[in-house]
Amino acid sequence: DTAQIGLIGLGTMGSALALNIAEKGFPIAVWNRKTQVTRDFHDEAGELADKVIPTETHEELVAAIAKPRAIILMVPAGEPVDEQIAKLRPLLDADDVIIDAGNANFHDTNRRVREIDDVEFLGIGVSGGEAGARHGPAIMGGGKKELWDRVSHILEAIAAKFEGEPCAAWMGREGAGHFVKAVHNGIEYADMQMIAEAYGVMRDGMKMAPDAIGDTFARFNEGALKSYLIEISSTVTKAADTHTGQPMIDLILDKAGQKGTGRWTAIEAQHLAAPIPAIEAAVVARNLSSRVAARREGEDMFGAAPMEIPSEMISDEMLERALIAGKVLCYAQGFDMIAAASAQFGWTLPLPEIAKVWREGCIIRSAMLDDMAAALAEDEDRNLMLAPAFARHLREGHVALRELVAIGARFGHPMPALSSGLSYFDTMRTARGTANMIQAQRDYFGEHGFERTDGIEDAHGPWHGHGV
Ligand SMILES: O=C(O)[C@H](O)[C@@H](O)[C@H](O)[C@H](O)COP(=O)(O)O
Repeated sequence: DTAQIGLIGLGTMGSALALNIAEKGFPIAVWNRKTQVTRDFHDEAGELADKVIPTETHEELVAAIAKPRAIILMVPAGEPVDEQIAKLRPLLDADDVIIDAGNANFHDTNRRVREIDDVEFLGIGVSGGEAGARHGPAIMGGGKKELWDRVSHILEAIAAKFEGEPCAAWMGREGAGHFVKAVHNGIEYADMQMIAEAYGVMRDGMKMAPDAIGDTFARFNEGALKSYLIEISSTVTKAADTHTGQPMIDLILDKAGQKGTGRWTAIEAQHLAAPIPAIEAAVVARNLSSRVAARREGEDMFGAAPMEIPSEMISDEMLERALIAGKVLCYAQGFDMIAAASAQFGWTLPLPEIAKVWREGCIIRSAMLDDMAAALAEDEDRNLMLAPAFARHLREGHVALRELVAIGARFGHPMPALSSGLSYFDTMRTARGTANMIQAQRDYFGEHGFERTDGIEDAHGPWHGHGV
């Protein structure tokens, strides 16, 4: 059998993706740095083994694939990708395509697309973790459209399906696919952080046991919050540790890891001047969580912050409404950032299509994303929070969010993502804000000038010449 596609990197995601591709009927040639891993992978492929061609050199890999070739890289972002590209380039023809499917920084993908001139290159964002890669991820393509069209029959076949429609689409040129994936992860961070903040209120404020908290998330998963993240939050909260039998969640150190995509999104948002406070707050919360010793010192010094909340002041319903409002606000920020990047990078990022691709397979998949796709299809230039369906969620939920954030402040429950979501909402519904004070201060100490509201052509205040 000649392979229709190749794959390098049989780690968690790579091996799952390769089995998915083989299962969909596409013979695939595979290579891994450690040859034993390739052999074991083939041995363990079971009934799919006849669709898997194990290779032990790059030459063997390339020779096993039908022309024009396509080779997927599923290796850690950064140097390992450049290393594999350098190994493959001398072996490939000009119309062969290398597809980086890892979590690359889109700036690297932009660079690679521009630099690599002797073979073709695509950068695709793949979301859904191991289970998604194995049974149907969401795929966000970036690079030349004609290259995407050449391999889309395979990528659409392996992708998750929403009502039969593949969750795989071309996003735009160059690093557009990896950019959209990074923003997906930024939203994922914020969504997870808001759920963690609600978990904190139930654990420390409402003194609920993990099982009861898990039941509450399970109930939330029957409503507007229905999503993969709420579903797994219920599962992990109810899980018992196999070693001790205790609730697993209570044995996990509260120090969040991160591999970079959230940070990149926060940094890029600043470059784009795109306001994504809930996503940035989620990245900062992970950084803060890693200050384990300092937090313990702070608790010793000041006493533990989170206090019990009088039961009459808080309810599941308030938490649910607040989470719905928070979710709408953090997705509105994410899509607004994508629109800003589309304009500034000269990409035509298809916002409605992006929401559709995120409806299934990816980590942020949820019922609400189908409504978001419809709202963005109606008007993708409008901030999502102004779309009728989401404005309704906000009208119904902003009071609960406000009360929850106020209770959090009063009883010492940190809510960086939910509270910055609330501030974003209040700022975005304030026609006359307070930046005029900033402009006055800047003009006073730096003669930076300002625009007047009355159209008089004088950009400076009466303090001109004052200041420093
Ligand atoms: O969409 C996905 O499938 C996940 O987001 C995936 O890309 C991965 O699990 C990231 O590593 C998570 O990011 P952190 O490791 O930074 O939490």
